[in-house]
Amino acid sequence: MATISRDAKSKEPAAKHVKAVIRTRPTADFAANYIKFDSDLKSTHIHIPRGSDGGFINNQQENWDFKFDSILHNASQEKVFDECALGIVKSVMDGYHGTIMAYGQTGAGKTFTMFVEAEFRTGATENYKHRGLIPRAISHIFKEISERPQMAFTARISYLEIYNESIVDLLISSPESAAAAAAAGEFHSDWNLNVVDDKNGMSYVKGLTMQLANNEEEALNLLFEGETNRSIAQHQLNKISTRSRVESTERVISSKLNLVDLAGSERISKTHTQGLSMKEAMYINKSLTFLEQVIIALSDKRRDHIPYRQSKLTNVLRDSLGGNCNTLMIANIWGVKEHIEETISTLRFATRMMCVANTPSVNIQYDPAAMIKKYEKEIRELKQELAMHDSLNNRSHIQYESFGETQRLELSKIVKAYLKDEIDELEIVSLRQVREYFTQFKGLYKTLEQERNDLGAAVKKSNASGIAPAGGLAGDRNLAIDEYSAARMLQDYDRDDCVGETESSGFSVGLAPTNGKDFQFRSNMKKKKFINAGNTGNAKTISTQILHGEDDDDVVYERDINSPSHQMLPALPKTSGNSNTIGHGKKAPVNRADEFENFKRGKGAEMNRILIENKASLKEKKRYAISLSTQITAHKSHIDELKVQIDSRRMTTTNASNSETIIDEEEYTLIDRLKSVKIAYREAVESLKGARGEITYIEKLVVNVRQKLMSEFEAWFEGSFGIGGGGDDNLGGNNGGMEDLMDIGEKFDRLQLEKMSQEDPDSLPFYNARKNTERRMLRVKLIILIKFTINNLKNIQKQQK
Ligand SMILES: Nc1ncnc2c1ncn2[C@@H]1O[C@H](COP(=O)(O)OP(=O)(O)OP(=O)(O)O)[C@@H](O)[C@H]1O
Repeated sequence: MATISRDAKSKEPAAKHVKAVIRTRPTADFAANYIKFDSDLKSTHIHIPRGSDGGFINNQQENWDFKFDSILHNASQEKVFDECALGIVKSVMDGYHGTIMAYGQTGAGKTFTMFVEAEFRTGATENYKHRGLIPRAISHIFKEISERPQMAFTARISYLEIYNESIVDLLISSPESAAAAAAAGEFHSDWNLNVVDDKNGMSYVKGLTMQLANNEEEALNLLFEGETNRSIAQHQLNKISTRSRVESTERVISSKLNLVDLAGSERISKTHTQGLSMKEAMYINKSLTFLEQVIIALSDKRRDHIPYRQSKLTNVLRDSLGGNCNTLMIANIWGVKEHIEETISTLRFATRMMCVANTPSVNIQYDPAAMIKKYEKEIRELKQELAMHDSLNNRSHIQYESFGETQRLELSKIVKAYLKDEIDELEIVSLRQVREYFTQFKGLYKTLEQERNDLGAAVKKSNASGIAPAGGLAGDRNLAIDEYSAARMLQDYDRDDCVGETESSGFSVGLAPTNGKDFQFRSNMKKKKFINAGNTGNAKTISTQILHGEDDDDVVYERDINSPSHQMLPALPKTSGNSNTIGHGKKAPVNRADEFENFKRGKGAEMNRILIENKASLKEKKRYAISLSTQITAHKSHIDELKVQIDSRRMTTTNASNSETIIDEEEYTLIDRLKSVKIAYREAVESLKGARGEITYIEKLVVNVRQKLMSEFEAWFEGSFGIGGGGDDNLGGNNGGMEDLMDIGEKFDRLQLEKMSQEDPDSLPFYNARKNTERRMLRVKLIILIKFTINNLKNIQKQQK
């Protein structure tokens, strides 16, 4: 990962090539005879003997060799994230833009890699541990934020899809209208957004919603909300999502992370198998062709025009391709024999991608208002530190603020008393006070000088006239002494060594030497003191939000598992009995609950297993959260107790006359203990936050899997027994199974929707989403965009040193 100092400061940003990583979809039919990976896990060799029954390939060529940054063969989601995304996500936190895009043919695993299979397809990927790069990146980002307390972060999320060359904002309230309009090719400024340039020449989508995400949970909510909106919209669109922005003081580092799930890359001839309309297929095909054209243009050094503006997709991705960005392409391949042609084509495209050079650099902006805020905060913190430092060094009474009139008068009295020898020493406590002394001496000196001049003039005059001056020259001996002392004092102060040595701790105000001639530091305070300026040690407010009573949910989930008929099934009327025979010789079930149990043991077994697994991990997480919550409560009451003890100790040791707090050993021990309990408290709160994020995530998965299980059951049930399970042959005798039913098309959809709206109107969106997925439109899919503005002045300064 490049460092800030190197790229931001010392020289021009270094050019980097787009990285390409190959990921294979695990399959039992892997064409190992044709596809070989070298042991370096970077090179692949494809050999298709001419004349083999795989004559589907250009029969002039038998061998293909490719080299990539890495090949992830049958790799886990965790490994893919660690090897591909982690570096880029971290560099985003340091101010670099990052893009990760998944490319490959339909079914090769792009969505699996990027997302979490939120489209309710196969249950297996809905498991938490199978979550893809996007939720992992979000999680990592917020973890990094929590580990960088010296920086201020603002994370904003946006989520969009590109469909038929329309950009649809998935975080607006009515994405379905947007998608409908997009599908109809209509233009509407609210949802057909445009890509424009900002003042730095960077592209952005004008009008795109940027929602604030304060934590992982909120970011995931937006992600799921966008996914849900997309499902409701019933269209497979290009998506751009999550954008987080982090802002703070004098330097604002702004970076974004694009996570892109591209369309299936197969050629248009294949699209008919996907149930895709020709218009959609053409748009998608065009979109990817333009992407390819851009990549070709970028890899050709002689080309000076890059056709980014030909399509929304390339325009949105402009910065990521040949711009200021760390870009990685994950080329997903499905290494079975029948897809070898698509595999070669994907590998070719990924190789071309690697020829694209980018110039990533830290994105720094300056914000004067934020700078002032930062300085104010720093000053506040330094003052607190100083106060603490003073109190630990028996240096109370120190004032760092400007002196007011009353204080100046006081000081002037002290100076006069000193000059008149009424006091022997001046107590020096701060630089500001020393300056004030100087001002006083200077003032007195000037007054005396003026008086002396006046007197001299008067004496001269009186000598000339023989009249004594009013008051007489010798009449005010004190003033004369004052004048002398002041002059001597000023001389002494002009000497370098008079102010005092620097303290060993590095505190720069300095103490007067105890053997100083005129100024002696009076160390008459033996006890440790705190300035009464609030809690200088632990100034930060600690959040006390605690998770309680989460166990209730567990009870519900338990019931779900044990009694699905109560929790998971809509309250349909039961059918009349075992012996009812319907149109095609199928038996009506006794009731849906029994059939549901059968379904869970048979066709829905895998889904049910995942549901149970997810619930178990949800339960475990909740238990963990509750134990954290208990710890937090215990820490909190411990903190309160210690505070009470400290307060009462303080009451007994406070000197009422000067309102200083004197700390004795016992109070010190209490404060020390308080500090460690607060640390433990904060740690528990942080862990709880993390656990809550995971809980939310898993809860969503549980809901999704549960809905999926139920819907599959419904479909199976209707396919097997007819609507309502009572042999109602509404489908004209063609209700022979789920696959067949799907082919009936609109008639079936209409009947099913009617039925669902009667039984459970809330489930309509889910059914719509499911239908949408089952039709398997070819997609130009997901782009996730995470944008950061990071306040890390301290870091930058450190690194630049
Ligand atoms: N690495 C993997 N491990 C386990 N299952 C996988 C993996 N990759 C893909 N799959 C499974 O293969 C199927 C197709 O994957 P996926 O939907 O992600 O493909 P895709 O490339 O996004 O296709 P499309 O372009 O249609 O969206 C899914 O059922 C998915 O769960």
